Amino acid sequence: MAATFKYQPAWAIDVSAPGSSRNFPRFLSMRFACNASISTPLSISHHSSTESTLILIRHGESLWNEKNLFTGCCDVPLTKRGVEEAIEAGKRISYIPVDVIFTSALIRAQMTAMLAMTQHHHKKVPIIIHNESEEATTWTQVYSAKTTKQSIPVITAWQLNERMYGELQGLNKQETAERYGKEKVHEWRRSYDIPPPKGESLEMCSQRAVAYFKDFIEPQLKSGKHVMVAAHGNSLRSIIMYLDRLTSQEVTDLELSTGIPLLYIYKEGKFISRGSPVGSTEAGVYAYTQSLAVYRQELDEMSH
Ligand SMILES: O=C(O)[C@H](O)COP(=O)(O)O
Repeated sequence: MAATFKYQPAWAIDVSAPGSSRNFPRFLSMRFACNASISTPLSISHHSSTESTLILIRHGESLWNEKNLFTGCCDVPLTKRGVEEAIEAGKRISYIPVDVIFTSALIRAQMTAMLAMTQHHHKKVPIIIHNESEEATTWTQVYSAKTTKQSIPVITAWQLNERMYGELQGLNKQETAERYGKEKVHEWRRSYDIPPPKGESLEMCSQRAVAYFKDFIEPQLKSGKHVMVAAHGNSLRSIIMYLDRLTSQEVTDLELSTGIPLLYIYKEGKFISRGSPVGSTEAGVYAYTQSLAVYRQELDEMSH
């Protein structure tokens, strides 16, 4: 049997990243039974770019969104409409580079990430990374450098889960507003520091979601990797509050629709919001930066 060796693929996180000593599962030490040197097929990816792209997507409509129930950390799947939203989101980002995907531990976000990537023009295969144990890491080995080059690692992290809605989980939002009053329920849903009964406030949610973003996602962007984050209404609101430097007052007005991708350009340590990509047919996305235009051109050339 060919000797196997531990190989840190090009997308491996920088273990010296701050916070990486946290209790975080070992990251992406994929092993190959071959002598592999991985180079990226497109010149723009990784270290050659002076900027990175960050795509944020709230999951498509879930079965409890459809029933207007508080969901929080309950793990429910997408509706048919949510599946269509995820596919539509994929069309809108199909020419924007993605080197690594972060999502939550909940199926509605993971489904959204995987469905969106079915539309991407580079046709790479997103692979959920399992390194929750030594055995999980061993049993999920990839034994082909070529296959690895055609893959995108998908990292699932509970820190990106939706805010935990406590005793509201499973309750109907309309009935809850009738019972406790519209103002009180709006306060629980949109304020920064007022938690629902036995649940997380947005502030508490951001203490895990933004910490994770800073410790594990931002270093990827810093190293020139292009990142997609598929998560939830409130875990993303807390991250956008950080990216856009919103005040606790401003964030109460921030609403995210299901399945609508948001694009940021990360450059010289700063995040520049570029709104929602309107789709590959719109030249506008590529006017955002010269790198995106080059990437689009290279993808088109590769497909001919
Ligand atoms: O958890 C939920 O119920 C939804 O995903 C988000 O709910 P919210 O819009 O009430 O915060």
